[in-house]
Amino acid sequence: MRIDNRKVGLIGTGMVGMSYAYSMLNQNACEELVLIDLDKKRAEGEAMDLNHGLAFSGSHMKIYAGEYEDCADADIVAICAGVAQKPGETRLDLLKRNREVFRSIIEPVTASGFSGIFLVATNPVDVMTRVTCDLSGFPPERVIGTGTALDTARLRYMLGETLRVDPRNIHAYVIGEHGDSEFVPWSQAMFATRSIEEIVAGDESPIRMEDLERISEEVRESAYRIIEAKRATYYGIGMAMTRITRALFGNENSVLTVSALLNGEYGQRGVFAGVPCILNQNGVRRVLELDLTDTEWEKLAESCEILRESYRGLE
Ligand SMILES: NC(=O)C1=CN([C@@H]2O[C@H](COP(=O)(O)OP(=O)(O)OC[C@H]3O[C@@H](n4cnc5c(N)ncnc54)[C@H](O)[C@@H]3O)[C@@H](O)[C@H]2O)C=CC1
Ligand SMILES: CC(=O)C(=O)O
Repeated sequence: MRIDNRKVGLIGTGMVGMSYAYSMLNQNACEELVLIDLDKKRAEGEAMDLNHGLAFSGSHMKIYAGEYEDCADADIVAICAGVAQKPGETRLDLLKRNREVFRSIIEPVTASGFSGIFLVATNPVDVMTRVTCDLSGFPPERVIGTGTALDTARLRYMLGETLRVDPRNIHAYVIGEHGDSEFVPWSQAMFATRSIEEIVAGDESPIRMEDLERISEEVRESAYRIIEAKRATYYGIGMAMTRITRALFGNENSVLTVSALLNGEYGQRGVFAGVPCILNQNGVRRVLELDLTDTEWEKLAESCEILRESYRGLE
């Protein structure tokens, strides 16, 4: 991965794709960004719109609408193309339609000679990440889904609000499917160096374990509530994608809950799911194994089984 001319190929210039692009521009997170969409006119319009904001940013980013061949020398190809949920639909309802979309994308991207890292946001993201790995033939450490990165950010925000502390000092994760079977392993949640379970058990605590369960429910329901209110969610995921991109470009070795291939970790094999991973310029350096309780271990196994079944449904 180069650090002198960091290049991203962005496929899908809809709400999610352009929120990512806008956030990348504002954080000056790469030098070159090529926008690709089935709707070429839209990609061209988006490139013009972003370029017209460049003079107000500290960035010299090169932004243009392009073709799949432009991915040849990209370091990251981010995929946000496909259909999104309508009110009442689950993420898994989108699977077959988005697999067809991915067939039309992954083949020309790999044919371009692209040899970087895939970053997938399209839903259902865990299964679409597995589909990307299959179709591209890339090593799994270079195929990353956004997984539960956004859910984890939602959790930290809500916990921060409830405990009235800075979310950046909260170390807690949402793991499993980015979807209805995701969950929070509370045994692993910390505020600074203190266990959140211990904090809520204390006599002085303003909140109890039931409040934590309500928060994890609210995190799980967030996408449904936002889609009901404004038809789609996009700013949060755009920022989550930028955070992941920065961890890769910066060779940060940061821990983020992305969708990665489990290869024996948590007793699971051959499934992509949201788990804390160390990310650096080579992609997923390592999946971190949390010290889960028996119940949390079972919940993760159930969530992985749902993802396996959905994938089998494609065959
Ligand atoms: N992973 C996550 O946490 C989140 C994922 N999403 C997902 O992101 C995806 C995109 O959502 P939105 O941007 O809201 O949808 P959108 O409808 O605004 O944009 C989709 C874009 O994909 C393009 N497209 C469709 N088929 C294509 C193809 N074959 N080749 C190239 N481009 C193609 C469309 O022209 C459109 O510009 C959805 O699957 C959605 O569920 C949304 C929010 C959060
Ligand atoms: C739509 C979606 O996946 C989310 O906002 O979590």
